[in-house]
Amino acid sequence: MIEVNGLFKKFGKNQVLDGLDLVMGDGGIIAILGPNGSGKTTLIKCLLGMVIPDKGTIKIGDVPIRGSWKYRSGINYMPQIADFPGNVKVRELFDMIRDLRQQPDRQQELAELFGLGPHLQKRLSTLSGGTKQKVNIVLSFMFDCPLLILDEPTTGLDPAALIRLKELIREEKSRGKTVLITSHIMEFVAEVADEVIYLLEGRIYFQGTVDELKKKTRQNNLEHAIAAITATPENA
Ligand SMILES: Nc1ncnc2c1ncn2[C@@H]1O[C@H](COP(=O)(O)OP(=O)(O)OP(=O)(O)O)[C@@H](O)[C@H]1O
Repeated sequence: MIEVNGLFKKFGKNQVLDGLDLVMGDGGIIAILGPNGSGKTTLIKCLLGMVIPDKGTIKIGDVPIRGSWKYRSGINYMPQIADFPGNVKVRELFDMIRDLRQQPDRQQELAELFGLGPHLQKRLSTLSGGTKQKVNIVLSFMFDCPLLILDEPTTGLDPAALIRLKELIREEKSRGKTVLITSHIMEFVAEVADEVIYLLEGRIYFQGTVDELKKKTRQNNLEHAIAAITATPENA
């Protein structure tokens, strides 16, 4: 379980998280949604200990994360923009990460699944955006972890890769994992998410299933439901 209580984070005068409270149960696919700049990545980085909140507490699996780092070995994280060292080859990057983690991995199987074979000897700076994203996916799914955090995982993917990504996410769910995803692609969210969390003005504006959100906003489609939730605050 992830428990966030009274989380505040300000960058300069910009109050990004404003007393955010949130509880997420174990298992299933949870989509964290919200407009650009609403604080989704900031919240994720707080969970990972990469951003230190000004105030508030976070517990993952009943353990407060402040001052702790061990819990991070139980999280696979896929950043929104993977800042790979350009002169390193794909194969070298996979080997480096494997050496660091010292855990059994699915790198070979996943690299094959995403057709990365012909790219393994290429330097990362020479890859297309979509191919870089496939490398990012392999790195995020290659180790067995109870919690996966995927920040905009669909960026740049072709339809075949997108189908494989959705299958991988569902597979992780079927193994009892918790998968947190941010995305602006509502079709993707509607297809995979069990639960939706909508962030607005530094707090949780809505938390529930896609169907609950549609019902509440009297919309048949998630994109319209999201548009309606911000237009009519009484829906919150
Ligand atoms: N390190 C930082 N220094 C200053 N401002 C920051 C920093 N990180 C984030 N911000 C600001 O915090 C706000 C929230 O950013 P964040 O990346 O969390 O939003 P987001 O909801 O993930 O947005 P998007 O949908 O565009 O990815 C933005 O106004 C952003 O400019």
